[in-house]
Amino acid sequence: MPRVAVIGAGSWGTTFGKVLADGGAHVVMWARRAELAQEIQAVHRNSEYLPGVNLPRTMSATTQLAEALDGASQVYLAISSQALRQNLKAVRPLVAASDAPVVSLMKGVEKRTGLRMSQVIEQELRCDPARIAVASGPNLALEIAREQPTAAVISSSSRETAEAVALRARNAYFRTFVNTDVIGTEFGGVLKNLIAVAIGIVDGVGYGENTKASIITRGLVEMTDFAVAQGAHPETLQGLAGLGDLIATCQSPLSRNNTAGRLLGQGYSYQDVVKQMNQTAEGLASVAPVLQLARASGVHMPIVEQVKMVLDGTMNPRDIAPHLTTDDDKPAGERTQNGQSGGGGALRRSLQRALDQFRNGRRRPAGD
Ligand SMILES: NC(=O)C1=CN([C@@H]2O[C@H](COP(=O)(O)OP(=O)(O)OC[C@H]3O[C@@H](n4cnc5c(N)ncnc54)[C@H](O)[C@@H]3O)[C@@H](O)[C@H]2O)C=CC1
Ligand SMILES: O=C(CO)COP(=O)(O)O
Repeated sequence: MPRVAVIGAGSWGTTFGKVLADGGAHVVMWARRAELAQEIQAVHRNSEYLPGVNLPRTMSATTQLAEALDGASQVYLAISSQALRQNLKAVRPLVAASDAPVVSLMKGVEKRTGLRMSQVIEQELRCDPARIAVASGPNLALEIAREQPTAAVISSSSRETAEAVALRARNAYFRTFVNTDVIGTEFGGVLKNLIAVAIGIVDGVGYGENTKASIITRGLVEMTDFAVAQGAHPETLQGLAGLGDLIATCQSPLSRNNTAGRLLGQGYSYQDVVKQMNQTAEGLASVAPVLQLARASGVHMPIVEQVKMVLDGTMNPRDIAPHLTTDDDKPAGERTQNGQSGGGGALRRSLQRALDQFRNGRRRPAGD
């Protein structure tokens, strides 16, 4: 049975461990806290993060990094983005002699540097980028832990690596597609968190579906413009890692970003929200570095700008929606993708991709 390591036993790490184990791997989880490792090891539960979920017997857990990584044919990383770099320093000597793919399951950017998680991995492990992959998509942990059918995308600059990871990370309820657009796939996951915070804010204020649909639609334009300016393919933002995840995160009360936004909309301060959240809401830390990158590349992100103002306490949450749905000066054109209002080409490419997925679906991981 192939052995894989999952570093981080929070809600997503544990759920992904279950996905891998249910797909036929022996999974060794690394948990920071001894009581968590002990519970997974002894009774196959992680009741703090996944209440009511039984974990497979082929999942074990340890607090020793060396034990978790020993003999791992693939390594999955699922801790909060701001803690990744410091943890990789300890991981590096333990994986230096191996060529196992390293897979980021995270959806944040590093606050200090603005780097994506695959870039932090490349820097700290000093490894070939072809060895690094990222997983993303509409993947609310608790739903997947309950084995509800879900799709995800695995991306790597090496298609071979993406396919090897996708073949390992799939099972009867979890289907993985592949692509080679790492930038688009990672930024899709980062940016939808910011739009989900905005949706939470307007939910908390008490606005309804028109407001939310307006923000989701305009949010996707912001996401696409931003990601394309950083080097992503616009199609990726229409796929599972973009639109797919945006829908799931914006409409689910399970989303921590959405929940954090709702508390802000109800009038809690940023500090109160941080105190109340006992799980990672990546969007709160990603807002500032994303806006810095946006400004540096001349991308206009009015929704994300307003989320930042609410977080900073310089805008009343009640004022967020009117600014989004009206124009102060001259009415703007409705760009639907990367500065264009057409979309015939994009539609043709989407149909082609759907056809390809249908043709390849049963043989090997298909393109997203
Ligand atoms: N929960 C979900 O539905 C999904 C989460 N993600 C992403 O997965 C990543 C992890 O999120 P979750 O597991 O949900 O968060 P979580 O809050 O449930 O767990 C975070 C984990 O990171 C660990 N951690 C925090 N600081 C640490 C440090 N300094 N050193 C070592 N470990 C530390 C915690 O002990 C915990 O095990 C995030 O980037 C999130 O965006 C991605 C897809 C779905
Ligand atoms: O990424 C997620 C779903 O795909 C989880 O979203 P939250 O981090 O907001 O809970």
